[in-house]
Amino acid sequence: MEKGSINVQTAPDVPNALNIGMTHRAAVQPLSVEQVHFEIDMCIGCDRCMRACPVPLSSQVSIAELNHATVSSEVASHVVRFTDECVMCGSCVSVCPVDNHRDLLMLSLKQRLGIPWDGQVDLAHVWGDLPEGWTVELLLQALREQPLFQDRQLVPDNYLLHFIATSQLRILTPGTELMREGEFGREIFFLLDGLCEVFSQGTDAADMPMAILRRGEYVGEQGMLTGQARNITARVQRIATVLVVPEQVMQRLIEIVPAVQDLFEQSGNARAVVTILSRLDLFQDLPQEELQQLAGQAALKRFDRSAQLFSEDQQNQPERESFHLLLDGFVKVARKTGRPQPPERIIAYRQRGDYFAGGLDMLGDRRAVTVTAITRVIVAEFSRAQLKSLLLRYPAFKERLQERVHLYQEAKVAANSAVFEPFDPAALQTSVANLVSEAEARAGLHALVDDGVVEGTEVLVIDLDKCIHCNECEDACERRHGHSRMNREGMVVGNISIVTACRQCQDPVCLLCSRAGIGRKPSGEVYITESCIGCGICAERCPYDNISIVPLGEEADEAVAPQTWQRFSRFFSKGAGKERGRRALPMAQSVLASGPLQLDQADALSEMRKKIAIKCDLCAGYGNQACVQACPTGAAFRTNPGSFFGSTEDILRSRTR
Ligand SMILES: Nc1ncnc2c1ncn2[C@@H]1O[C@@H]2COP(=O)(O)O[C@H]2[C@H]1O
Repeated sequence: MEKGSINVQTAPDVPNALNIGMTHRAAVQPLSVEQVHFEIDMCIGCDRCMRACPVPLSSQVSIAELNHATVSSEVASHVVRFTDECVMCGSCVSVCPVDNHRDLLMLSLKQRLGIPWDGQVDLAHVWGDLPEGWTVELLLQALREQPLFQDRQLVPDNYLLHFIATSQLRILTPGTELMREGEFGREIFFLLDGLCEVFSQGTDAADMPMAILRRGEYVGEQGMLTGQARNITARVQRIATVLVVPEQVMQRLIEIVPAVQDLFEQSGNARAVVTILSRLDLFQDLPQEELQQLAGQAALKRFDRSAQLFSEDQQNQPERESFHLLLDGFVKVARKTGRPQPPERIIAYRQRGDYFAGGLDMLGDRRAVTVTAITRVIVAEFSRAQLKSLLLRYPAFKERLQERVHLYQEAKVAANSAVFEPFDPAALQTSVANLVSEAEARAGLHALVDDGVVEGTEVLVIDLDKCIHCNECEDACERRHGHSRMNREGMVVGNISIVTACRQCQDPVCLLCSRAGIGRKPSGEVYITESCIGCGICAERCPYDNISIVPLGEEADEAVAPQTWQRFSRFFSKGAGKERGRRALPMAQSVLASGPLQLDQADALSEMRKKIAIKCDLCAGYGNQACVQACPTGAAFRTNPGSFFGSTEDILRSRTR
């Protein structure tokens, strides 16, 4: 390894360096210079932090080198790289015998070294792969035609060179599909030359042309920003040169230059609204120009899980007559009971296409409600004037809106029935058996929603009437993958047990990995990639505890996972019996190679990897699912929660009958 060093003369003013790769620790505060020196003085050099560190390169850096770099102006180049690769997972903190905050010491080093993209760019492989007629200068020029990159002060050439070096340039022939509606993907495609047509499947399944894209435009930002399936199909119309940018590269640019995100959202939001509106029954038949105008004026708001969109406590807020349309996600509509138990009464669940007049439940009784995001949610807000103008000019639109309100008012009867009402102890005396089952049903059904089961695209369930508790499902999983990725005991609703295993969420928050260690196939399976280092950030993000971290090498059971990559592959494919691994490592290649956006480290990483995340990926790469295949009574099966339990509204309504 090259051991040259760079000289860090002064502490540069790099506020952004604090944010890079840090969305999981947004509130972190750096140490003061005195605290840094104090902690370095305290360090006894035992090396436990480096041994606990999941970053493969940590095995090449000694604690003495790291301490020296942290308090001096000399930083060896391999320490620079290690500092860049540190993901701030905090694994080093709990093992420190003197309670040092090694993660914060790393943060101070990151801050001093500045933004990694300021450094030299290795363009060797770019030159090697350049299509005929293209030079790096031409590439830069073509990228500058993108509105996102027009400001050289914000996005200097060097950042764009890093951007190019970590992306892929492709020449695509007419007819090639860049993306297909309904498939999952998080790359972004920058059109440098040629033409692309985008269309959506209309309500009658016919192609609905949406736009023709030309050089200077891009597609794919919505998949990246929302995690949802692609909302249109994009196909090359005239031979096209496209820069395919992996999500992590785009995220890094956004972290370094936050203004890029604003531009990205502004231009992306309007077309997202058009696309979503043109699919909603309510807006059918409205001309495209009308939708475009509406979208241009809409204010878009994003809410994280558990955030409140409206609350009954906000008197007349938001403005009662503004129209709030749920563009994406899933919310819970509730009203406070004023009692300690239960504190709220759930009125309904609402999803994409549903709407509110300000903070009122327009679809129920038009009174104020508390609305909480169950998944990440996007809301478009339109003014009363905008809506009124549509109602006046489009009688069919008005009629549909009225029909919808009517429909929901009917549903209100169900909403007031036992499933939603607070538990009534007086009634218990009249019919114990019935009420207990009502209470159970209520608890179970709300749990289905609150526990995010309805968010899954594939849920493993066990029919308890058929299950003989032989544990074959878990054993088969362990035989195939070396470690069981499921726990058959999970939430029980009626006679169904919802197994603790990844549900391949519609909006998987685990996917925000700066190393591309977790990915999603176009068909929706979320899988651990060969770039995973087992830092545990995805496991922390998973709201359902469905990702585990297993140590490899010395820490792991020698028989299971000895030290090298070759043994690591065995770890994943070891087995016995019919599920024995037949194929190579069941981790697909990510677009990026291993490491944080470095293209040349795959082999080195394989040798040095210390830990790995494991999760159910529906047995990607196998012809069947081990758990389902192994069940002797057919009790275990995979299902789409929407089709199995019905939509959330259906579930809740049907149980009231
Ligand atoms: N109305 C539209 N006009 C042009 N492009 C669109 C429109 N709607 C969506 N897109 C783009 O098509 C992409 C499909 O994949 P994404 O949903 O990731 O992101 C989407 C946008 O980039």
